[in-house]
Amino acid sequence: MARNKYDIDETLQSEFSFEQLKRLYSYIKPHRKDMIFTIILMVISSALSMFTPRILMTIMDDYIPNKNIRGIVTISLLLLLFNLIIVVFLRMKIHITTRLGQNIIHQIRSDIFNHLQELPFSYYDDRPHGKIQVRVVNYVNSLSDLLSNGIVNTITDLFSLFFIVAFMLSINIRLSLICLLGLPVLMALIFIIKKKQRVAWQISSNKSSNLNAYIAESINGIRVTQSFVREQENIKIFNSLSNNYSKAWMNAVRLNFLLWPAIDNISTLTTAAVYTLGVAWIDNQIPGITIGVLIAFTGYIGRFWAPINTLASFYNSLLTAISYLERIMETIDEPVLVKDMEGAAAMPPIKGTVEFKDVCFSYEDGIRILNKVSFKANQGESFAIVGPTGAGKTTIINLISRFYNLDSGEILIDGIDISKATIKSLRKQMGVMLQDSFIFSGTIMDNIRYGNMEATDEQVMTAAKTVCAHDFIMGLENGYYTEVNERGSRLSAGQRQLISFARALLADPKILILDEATSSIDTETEILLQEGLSKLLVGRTSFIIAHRLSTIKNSSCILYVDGGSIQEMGNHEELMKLKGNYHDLFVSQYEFLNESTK
Ligand SMILES: Nc1ncnc2c1ncn2[C@@H]1O[C@H](COP(=O)(O)OP(=O)(O)OP(=O)(O)O)[C@@H](O)[C@H]1O
Repeated sequence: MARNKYDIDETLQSEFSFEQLKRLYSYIKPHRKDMIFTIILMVISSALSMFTPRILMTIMDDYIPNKNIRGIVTISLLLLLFNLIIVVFLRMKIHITTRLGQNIIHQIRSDIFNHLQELPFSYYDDRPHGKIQVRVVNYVNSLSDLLSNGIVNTITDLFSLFFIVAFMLSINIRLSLICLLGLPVLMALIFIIKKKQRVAWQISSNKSSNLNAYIAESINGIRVTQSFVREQENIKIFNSLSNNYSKAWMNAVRLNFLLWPAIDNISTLTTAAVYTLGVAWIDNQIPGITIGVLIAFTGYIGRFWAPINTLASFYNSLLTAISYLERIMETIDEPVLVKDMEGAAAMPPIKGTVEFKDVCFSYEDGIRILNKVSFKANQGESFAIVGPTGAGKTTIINLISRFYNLDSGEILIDGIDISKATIKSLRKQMGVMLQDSFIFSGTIMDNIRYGNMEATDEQVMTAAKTVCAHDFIMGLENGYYTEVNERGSRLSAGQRQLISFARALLADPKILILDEATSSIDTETEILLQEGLSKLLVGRTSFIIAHRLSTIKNSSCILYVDGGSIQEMGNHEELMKLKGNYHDLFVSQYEFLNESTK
């Protein structure tokens, strides 16, 4: 998929098919007993309510002319009982369907979230995170009404319709046929607007997704926005996206509004026809048509169009829900491109030899980022990766953890091709510190323990001490139990780096990967940290990306990467002797430092 942005509508990977409704049914299936029970309650209620016009007919045509007071009282009590049962059943239905709808929603939401945990980096690279979020929260919520009330009401209404037609036919066939004449007209109308409506709801869901993506991006970038006084620009973009959404929504709803007046008009016309013809037939003394029949019949006509109205509105909400369901299912079906191959075995305990053999890689088709990268790091060696911005350094280390699939070539750890090992067993044995020192909301202790959930408090503290984070942590109001916000906004950039550094160490990994681990740390702390680290690195293979070359001078091997391939490889002395790019870079940094300290 091409990169998506807040102002680009997402195209659906696969169109809606009824298979997706079947999949929706698979979520409903575990609750079908509750659903059937509720439907039975509703069908009984609907059947009971159907007796009212019929009973009124008997009162009008029989009990009143015959002054049968006893009969009227008995029947009124019966009607009261029916109403009581209907109210109790309705309450039970509301209770069951609300619980049931929420259970199903929870299950769908968990499935998306669980799947998102598995999806590779490339999935997140390709789309704004706000668009992912809107699927998990808003779109799933939009299914709530359909799942809780929609299905039960629809089935109940279908039964009601069946009862009503049966009662109408039992009273008078001629009048029933007049009433049913309106149905084909309605069907034709639904058929005409169906397609337009579906497209309109798809467009509306796209626009809401764009708006969400922009809101999420603006909140994440609020500091930059305010620093560059871009608030007005942002408000303009927001207004335009919000207007687009409003328009799309109005368009979709406008189509919905076509249906209800149409139903109203058809029902009014058929009712008028029943009255006119009914009165004429009474006048003409057509057998079987009495005042009572006409009164009962008009009672049924009112009831006949009510379920049709709800069925039509269910149909509308189904079309809306389908446009959301498509997106939800698309996310659940998103292929996990980086996954265990068939028959993959767990990675045995890693010793630490890492070998790249002619590794080629691209993030996007046709744009090669790494070109035939080959090197071998032996157990316990520290490899530094240096080079200009955008050279491919981070990409190289991301591949060691198998965050992406290779285009070609192999990466071997202890001689085992990592694409043949299970991903979990591989990543569990690595300590990775990414460029983005992400801090989760929770305590400092929780954040470090993220690297190894089984670690004791003492182990967490030892890791923090090794990276010189202990002192600043103890200086916080609650030490290791100080609560930090998501992204660690109350910590300095250097402090965040130290915490994620400790997190990477905690797993006691045989392979340690550090991407710009110390770029925001002051020189004094860095020197201390280097000392701790050099002891810690003994026996571990490490890959360190650093722009400050002073920090990697002592590495066993330095890879100078540029343009996606290794240009120079050797230790500091060898590369200096070579007088190539590394030499020039080192000399320029050295001169720069000298200049700035003069
Ligand atoms: N997720 C991505 N999707 C597409 N292209 C990417 C992605 N990440 C990086 N790139 C591109 O790949 C190239 C190498 O990026 P990489 O992050 O590996 O560089 P780097 O050497 O680590 O740079 P820096 O020193 O700035 O961190 C760059 O041209 C970059 O634009």
